[in-house]
Amino acid sequence: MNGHEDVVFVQDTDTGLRAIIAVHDTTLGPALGGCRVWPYEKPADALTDALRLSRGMTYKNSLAGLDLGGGKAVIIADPRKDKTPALMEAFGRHVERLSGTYITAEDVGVSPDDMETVARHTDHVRGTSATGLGDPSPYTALGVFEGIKASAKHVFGSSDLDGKTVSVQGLGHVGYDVARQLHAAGARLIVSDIHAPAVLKAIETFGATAVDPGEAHMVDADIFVPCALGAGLNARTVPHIQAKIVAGAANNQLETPADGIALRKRGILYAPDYAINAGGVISIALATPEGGDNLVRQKTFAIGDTLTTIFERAAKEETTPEQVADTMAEERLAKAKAA
Ligand SMILES: NC(=O)C1=CN([C@@H]2O[C@H](COP(=O)(O)OP(=O)(O)OC[C@H]3O[C@@H](n4cnc5c(N)ncnc54)[C@H](O)[C@@H]3O)[C@@H](O)[C@H]2O)C=CC1
Ligand SMILES: O=C(O)CCC(=O)C(=O)O
Repeated sequence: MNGHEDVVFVQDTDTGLRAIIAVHDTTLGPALGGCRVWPYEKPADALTDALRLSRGMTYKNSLAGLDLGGGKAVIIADPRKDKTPALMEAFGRHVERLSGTYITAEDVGVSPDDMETVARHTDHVRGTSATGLGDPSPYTALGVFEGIKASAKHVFGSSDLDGKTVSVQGLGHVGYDVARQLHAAGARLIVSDIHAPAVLKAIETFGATAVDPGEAHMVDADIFVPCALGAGLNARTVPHIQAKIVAGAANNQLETPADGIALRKRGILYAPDYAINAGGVISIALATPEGGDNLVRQKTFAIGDTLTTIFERAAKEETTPEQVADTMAEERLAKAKAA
């Protein structure tokens, strides 16, 4: 199981809650990672997602220099139909049982209001106004925007996005805010989402062009920004990507390491997902009930510099950016383990 420390299967018959809480590694501190609500077809798909997402959080928190380990929770439910306060309260009770080994927050299908509900039953929750700056998504979006600019500088020689065509896949809490910043910077937007109202809003507000979500990667664009679910970069999609850069918020974008190698072979720069999307967890880790917005913004802006370091090292070592990011994260973990 990729070296996980603990994987808990949760069932609550009163509310119908079925969830998995995966604690990957607590070397650097308690395992922090959001909770995803998604209607997985099979329980095995939920387990795979929980294991991959929690491992990603260990690497994300390590690379971002945070004193936090990696964990993640998934609830098997449709966020638009099945998510009730009772369900989220039951989840909160199960988080509490882990006594702080796992700290939860928002992820796909979960809003700040849901986390307020979870917080009725456990203190091991972040991303609420009582624990800090509230919704982490705007900080994630800020970091992704900085990461896109750093990627553009590396590939095009300038971070100016005016006139660039950008395909944004997924217009949720993070994707919509990234689209807003891209529009403000003068980029031409191509957008897609399985939720039609979000697409209509982006067309009306940003003058965006819409495409089918399954075609977002293959449109004629300079930059592809995946902000939906994971594994979108795979053997079926990579050969069709037109963009020179892939830089987005989605966790676990590469289905397998081979897909990152395929991107490099095609001359496409990939911004490692857990490096570019760390703004949210930075906001969660560094904010206090009194605030901390300035420090969080400063650290989130630094995501651009981290990516530049990663890109330059990858070019020098003739490897992929994600290989460099993994090495950097693992070096810090090894040092902490040895101490
Ligand atoms: N919210 C945060 O602060 C962070 C989010 N992330 C990652 O960023 C991604 C987006 O997260 P959020 O915006 O918070 O989630 P969200 O639930 O607010 O939005 C996800 C959006 O993707 C859409 N979507 C789902 N499947 C799709 C598909 N096949 N094609 C196109 N659109 C699709 C949904 O309809 C929804 O609008 C996720 O992968 C999440 O794990 C990563 C770091 C932090
Ligand atoms: O920013 C968040 O939503 C919490 C951290 C997390 O789960 C993530 O970065 O994927």
